[in-house]
Amino acid sequence: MNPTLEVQGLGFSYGEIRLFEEVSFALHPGETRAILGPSGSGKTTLLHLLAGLLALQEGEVLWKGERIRGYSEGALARRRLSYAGLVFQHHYLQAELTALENVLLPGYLAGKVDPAWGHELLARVGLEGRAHLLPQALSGGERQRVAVARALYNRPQLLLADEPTGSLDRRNALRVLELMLGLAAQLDTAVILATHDEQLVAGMEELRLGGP
Ligand SMILES: Nc1ncnc2c1ncn2[C@@H]1O[C@H](COP(=O)(O)OP(=O)(O)OP(=O)(O)O)[C@@H](O)[C@H]1O
Repeated sequence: MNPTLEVQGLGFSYGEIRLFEEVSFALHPGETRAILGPSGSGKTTLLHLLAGLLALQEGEVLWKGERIRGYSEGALARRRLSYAGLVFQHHYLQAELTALENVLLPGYLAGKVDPAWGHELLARVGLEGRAHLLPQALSGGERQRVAVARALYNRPQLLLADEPTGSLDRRNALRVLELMLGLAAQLDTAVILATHDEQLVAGMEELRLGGP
């Protein structure tokens, strides 16, 4: 069976600045990988390449065995809806929508709106009583948990998380991480987590950018 994600000899530069080269790895369903490196080492850039949000320079990215190079932007965006979920340092919830409506948004885009599944996801991240609240009424950790539920709504094969706990205190960071990894494991979703926080991801298989 094809891996969920395969990365072959990826290299990237901004002008004269060489960020990384020869990055290769494969990820199978349910596997996790931490991308570690100091600020500016290219973690966000790598995640954007893997998500098809940035044009490839050197190397190839394969989603379930298919090269994404050559896909039109529109075709890639449609495939991304069911292939990848994204979580960022900032939650990017829609301020005028409730927690539940935010979770259902990817369903509207994919034509699969299922409020029962939205409620179920919110319950699994410990927010069953908060579905009707607007983001402004939620704590930072709760907002991030809604963002995790939203990212997993379409049962993506891959979850890409860029410093998802970067704006949370330690206790909340650990809680969000634990819920995110637990939920992804239940759905057999592979996870890539970019962070500069080595302690947070201790024990996870890792890929290092930017030096030793
Ligand atoms: N559009 C761009 N044009 C030119 N340089 C860029 C662009 N985007 C990012 N860079 C530079 O590329 C380098 C890597 O950026 P990137 O955001 O990928 O790193 P990072 O490891 O995610 O950093 P951080 O942990 O601070 O978010 C940085 O030096 C950044 O200034």
